[in-house]
Amino acid sequence: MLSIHELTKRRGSREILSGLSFEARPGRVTAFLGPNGAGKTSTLRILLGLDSATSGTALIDGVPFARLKDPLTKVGALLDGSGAHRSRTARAHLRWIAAAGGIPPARVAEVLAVVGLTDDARRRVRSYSLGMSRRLGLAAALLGDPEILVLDEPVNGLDPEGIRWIRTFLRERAETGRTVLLSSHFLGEVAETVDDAVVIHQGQIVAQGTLSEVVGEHGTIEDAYFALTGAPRGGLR
Ligand SMILES: Nc1ncnc2c1ncn2[C@@H]1O[C@H](COP(=O)(O)OP(=O)(O)OP(=O)(O)O)[C@@H](O)[C@H]1O
Repeated sequence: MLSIHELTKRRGSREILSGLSFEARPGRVTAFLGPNGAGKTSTLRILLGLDSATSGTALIDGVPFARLKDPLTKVGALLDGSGAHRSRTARAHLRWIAAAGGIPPARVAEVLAVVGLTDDARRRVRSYSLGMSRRLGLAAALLGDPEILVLDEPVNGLDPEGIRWIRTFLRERAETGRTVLLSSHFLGEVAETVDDAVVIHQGQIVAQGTLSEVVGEHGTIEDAYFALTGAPRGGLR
């Protein structure tokens, strides 16, 4: 369970997150939706212990990320890119993370297979496409077979086959009782994948609930999103 409570973040004189509260629950895919600059990445970075809150809390099963006893098996995260050094191979990158996290090296081949990178595992990351880098980042997030996945824009850079694959994959994770929180501004993908939605605009939550509660009388998640955020339609697909 992910629990964000009254989370506020100031940068200089600007408040970029203003009293956010929401949860992402086990067995469900929760979408964190909002236009560019709304505060999605900032929230996820605080949740993952990469930045501090000005006030409020962001907890993983009741504790901050830094206090997790076994972080790789509790939460897997994908932020921008793959996180790999460009001169390393995918396999070497994953082996290094596995070794650091006390995960058996055999798990590396398993996660490479899950994300469809087995045949490219010995290539250097510098030769990877954007979509392959995202798959590698996801492989790293899966190394500990975590209970919780936190993914920032996971469909970014994926081709249609990759998008379909991740959609199915995330549903399967949720159906086995795991928690999935993903940020997105690709609304078409969200509608078919998620159970719950949280919409953020200018650092404030403007709607949250089950997907059907958030869609409400708007008809579609896309109509709801534009009505709630006032985002220009040309800026999204
Ligand atoms: N390191 C930083 N220093 C100053 N301001 C920042 C920093 N990181 C983010 N911001 C600002 O905080 C606000 C929220 O940014 P954030 O990246 O969290 O948004 P986002 O919803 O993830 O957007 P995107 O979809 O573009 O990634 C923006 O106004 C951004 O300019």
